[in-house]
Amino acid sequence: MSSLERDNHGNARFCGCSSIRDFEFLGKLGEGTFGEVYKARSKKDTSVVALKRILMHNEKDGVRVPLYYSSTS
Ligand SMILES: Nc1ncnc2c1ncn2[C@@H]1O[C@H](COP(=O)(O)OP(=O)(O)OP(=O)(O)O)[C@@H](O)[C@H]1O
Repeated sequence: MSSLERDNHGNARFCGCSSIRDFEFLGKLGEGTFGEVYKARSKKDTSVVALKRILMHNEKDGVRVPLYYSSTS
C-alpha cells in the first residue's frame, strides 16, 4: 500500500511507489480515454507490467504530469 509522506524540505512524496526510471519501456500497447498504455519491464525484478500514462489537462488539479500507474500485464 502506498502512502503520502513529506521529505526534509516538506515536499510530498509517495512511499511504496516505484520511480519511472525503474522501468524499461518496451512499446505502446494502446490508448484509452484518459491516456496511453505502455508495456514495460521492471529493472528491479524483470516483471513485465502495463504502465498507463494519464494525461492531465489541468495542472491546477494539483497533480504533475505525466502520472503513471502500473498493473501486471
Ligand atoms: N494490462 C494491459 N495489458 C495489455 N494491454 C493493455 C493493458 N491495459 C490496457 N491495455 C491496452 O491499452 C488500451 C487502453 O487501455 P485503457 O485502460 O487506457 O483504456 P480502455 O479501458 O480501453 O478505455 P477507457 O479509457 O475508455 O476506459 C486497451 O484498449 C488495451 O489495448
